[in-house]
Amino acid sequence: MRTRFRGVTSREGFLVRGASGWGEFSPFPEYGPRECARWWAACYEAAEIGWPPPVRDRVPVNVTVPAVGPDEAARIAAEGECGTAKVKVAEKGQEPTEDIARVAAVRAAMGSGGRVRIDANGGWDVDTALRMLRALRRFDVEYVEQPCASLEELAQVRRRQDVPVAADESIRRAKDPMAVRAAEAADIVVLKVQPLGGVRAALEVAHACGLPVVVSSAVETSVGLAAGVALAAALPELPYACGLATMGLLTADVCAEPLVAVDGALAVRRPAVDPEHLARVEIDAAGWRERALAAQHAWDLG
Ligand SMILES: O=C(O)CCC(=O)C1=CC=C[C@@H](O)[C@@H]1C(=O)O
Ligand SMILES: [Mg+2]
Repeated sequence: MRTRFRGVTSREGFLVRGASGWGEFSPFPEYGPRECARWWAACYEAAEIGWPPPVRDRVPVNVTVPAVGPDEAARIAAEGECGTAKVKVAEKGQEPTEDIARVAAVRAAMGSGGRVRIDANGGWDVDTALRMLRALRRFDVEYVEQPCASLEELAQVRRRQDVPVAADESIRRAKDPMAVRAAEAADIVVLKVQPLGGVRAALEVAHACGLPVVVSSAVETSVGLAAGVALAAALPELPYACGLATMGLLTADVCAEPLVAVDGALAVRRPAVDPEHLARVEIDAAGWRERALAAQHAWDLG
């Protein structure tokens, strides 16, 4: 990866080719077989079944700004050439002043017409979230993604201030993704294809939650990103830019024509894996084959 993101500095995955095309199984290292079961189901759907038809041919996307210094954050936002930027905040080991400086720099880079959202990955308690949202008020935050870890904390933040709240981890790592609606914990739901078990499974969650949806990636190659684009393209409504411009976080891809944003959007397409690009990044697949088999076994057990 170009820079540390989500606690990793390199990204690995397992690519599977089937009757429908290529699928990507790339759960993060710490997930065990049970949690990886849905990640496997998403890969199997892509490789063997395929996806529902699109209702649009372009998907607006946001640029993703990792927890970097203000100058680098401004550069990433400007170079992203998107109308929306998502800024990582509440990074472990960093100070609130670093978040404020990063958001200020991104707001300046995006101009007053740009949209700036933040993602705390559940890193704040309610009082800290309220204090930070007050401190960031002047930067006109579009929404705050997962300010706190639990549903009731999200509901409290939502009741006690007016920046819209988006649920991410509360959806993708929850036993019951629909609990968000019952808890009135969010204004927006963030959906990722692999953690939710595929495009069809994610569409069901979107329908059941009955809230506006943002599709975001799990920092995949263009193979996995294509599934995220397929989900975003199949949703009836798409009121927000999607977090699918993460190819910019990676130093290489397995496709000759990677899924990268043009004029702030991704074209709805399924790039082919290019043998030469694949060969440049290929690693020994034995460990991943075992991990995929364990995940498939967990999926079959239900
Ligand atoms: O939403 C985006 O802009 C890009 C995707 C993204 O932010 C994430 C991808 C994978 C894991 C997380 O760290 C993070 C997220 O919380 O949404
Ligand atoms: Mg998030």
